[in-house]
Amino acid sequence: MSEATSPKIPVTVLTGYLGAGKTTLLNRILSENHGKKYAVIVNEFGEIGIDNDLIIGADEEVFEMNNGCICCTVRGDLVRIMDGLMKRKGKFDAIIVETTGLADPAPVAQTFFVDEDVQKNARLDAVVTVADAKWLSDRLKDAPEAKNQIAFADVIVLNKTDLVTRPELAEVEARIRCINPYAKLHRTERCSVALADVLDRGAFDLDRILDIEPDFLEADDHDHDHDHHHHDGHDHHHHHDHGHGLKHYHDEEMQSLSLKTDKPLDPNVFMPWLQNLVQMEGQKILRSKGILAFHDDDDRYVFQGVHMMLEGNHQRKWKDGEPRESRLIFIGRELPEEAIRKGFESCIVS
Ligand SMILES: Nc1nc2c(ncn2[C@@H]2O[C@H](COP(=O)(O)OP(=O)(O)OP(=O)(O)O)[C@@H](O)[C@H]2O)c(=O)[nH]1
Repeated sequence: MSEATSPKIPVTVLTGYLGAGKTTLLNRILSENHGKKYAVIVNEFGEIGIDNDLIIGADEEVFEMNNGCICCTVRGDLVRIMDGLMKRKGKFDAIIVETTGLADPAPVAQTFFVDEDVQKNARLDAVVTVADAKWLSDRLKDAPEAKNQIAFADVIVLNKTDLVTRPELAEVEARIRCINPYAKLHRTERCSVALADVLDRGAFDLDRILDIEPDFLEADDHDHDHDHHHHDGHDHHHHHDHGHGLKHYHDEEMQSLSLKTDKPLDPNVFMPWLQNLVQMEGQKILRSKGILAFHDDDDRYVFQGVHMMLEGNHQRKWKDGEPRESRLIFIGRELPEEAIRKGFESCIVS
């Protein structure tokens, strides 16, 4: 068969709920001395691409898709990017697709089976799901995407073990096992897994997926538990910005709020404001992150928040010619948008 002469490129789909550690895992993979060349496709919820900037690794080519959720409207984009990559076959050893925390992995995985061109050249190697040991149990109650990400996983990276007690960890693991007894599971801190445990697994099991979603191989993406009839490509920006219109497994109430300024921020005002904001609203703000330009500071500052927990550090110097702008995103339900906007503005040095 021709496959022997021209092997299909393995594709790893990296999924997991908001803030679970997908980018952490991706960076770990990319910065390891693997001698391979990966193409990375990232998809974010929110109109400002931030993840793209947080991925380290000099050699990788990163393709961004910020126009919506990968599992819905952006699937066309995924097919297009894949087609482009296939034309340059031989330049990549593997492809990694990082989905948004709000993506249902089923339609993403499906792309590799129902799109003819993609299918000819690429094979889905495994769905790797990063699970947040601290928050997953809560999300399994209120976020159907989180459950589906676990159900579809071939490999589960049960991350943030440092934030829970042993009994809590056993409990969340038991919950995962109720949903998916098959996946290989690794308990990790900071997604510390061996590369071989997540890449080139040959683990995707179509039969198992057909048990979960019998319509998985139906080419028409308006079936298989989807409910896409309210939005087409032309108006999804609107839906997307306000978190509406993402159907089926999507959380209709999930919103994203993006803020941007090219004026410097005062760190002495910004930091206490942000800390206070996530402290007060951390139940609603599931995820926050940003790249910041502080007044009188030659380094970019990056912060990451998951609920009320915040981390931040100076990442690197601003490059010559790089616009010194601050970009932030908040993702959550019932976001106090006006208060956040006003608070943010008060941090700007005028
Ligand atoms: N305490 C702790 N924090 C972690 C661990 N792994 C990742 N984090 C932190 O969790 C935050 C989110 O990690 P990311 O890797 O950005 O998560 P993500 O899944 O890519 O997030 P989204 O793309 O926004 O959905 C960051 O602040 C990480 O530093 C861990 O094992 N323990």
